Amino acid sequence: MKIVEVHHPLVRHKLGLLREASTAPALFRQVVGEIATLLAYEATADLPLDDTGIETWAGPLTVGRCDQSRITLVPILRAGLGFLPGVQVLLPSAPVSVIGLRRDERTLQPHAYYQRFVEDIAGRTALLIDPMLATAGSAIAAIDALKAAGVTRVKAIFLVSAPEGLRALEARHPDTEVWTAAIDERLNDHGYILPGLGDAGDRIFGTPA
Ligand SMILES: O=P(O)(O)OC[C@H]1O[C@H](OP(=O)(O)OP(=O)(O)O)[C@H](O)[C@@H]1O
Ligand SMILES: O=c1cc[nH]c(=O)[nH]1
Ligand SMILES: [Mg+2]
Repeated sequence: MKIVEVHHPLVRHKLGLLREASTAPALFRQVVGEIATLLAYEATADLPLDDTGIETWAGPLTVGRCDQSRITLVPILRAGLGFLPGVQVLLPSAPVSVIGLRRDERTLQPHAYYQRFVEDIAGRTALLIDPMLATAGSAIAAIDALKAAGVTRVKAIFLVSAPEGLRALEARHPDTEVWTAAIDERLNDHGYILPGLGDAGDRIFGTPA
């Protein structure tokens, strides 16, 4: 499985701000969005371009155009919504498909509660976005659903990933390509990433754990 840990100094600086427990939801959301843009920039480096003829002030010219209608952005609710605007900065025309998954904090199994994919999703490249990859149960369930709907390529962007989750994702969907700002140390006994960020959804939405 392709795994890229993005070491850009701005990503590392901003991730450090998120790691501070005192960072309040407003700043947390802003910085999550900024990192999402930087990770999306890396993850889209190999998107194909179509040669398109245009008229410039100095005459005709062939330029490269990225056809965003061949992509779909897929935030995993809820925390993935915090990532979405930062990715849309770069891909404003890509249609959005949504999947709602909530991890049962006792069993750590994901429970699906909502799914609405763009109708012609088959054959698209999906950009899966979620701040946290812990056990990978949620990401695997999302990719299962995307492939069942005909998606042919999945690029996934996670703010923080656990080694355990990356191994589990590779075992189930080795063709996934992953970009992450950090591969952290491990999961704790409750399935939380150490050092991680705590509960990303709660920190984005200002809800109690
Ligand atoms: O890799 P996993 O072990 O499945 O854990 C990661 C998932 O947990 C969090 O969501 P959560 O279930 O807390 O829902 P929320 O986004 O609504 O807070 C996170 O945003 C991921 O979706
Ligand atoms: O560390 C973790 C694990 C799952 N979900 C989170 O929000 N944080
Ligand atoms: Mg979730």
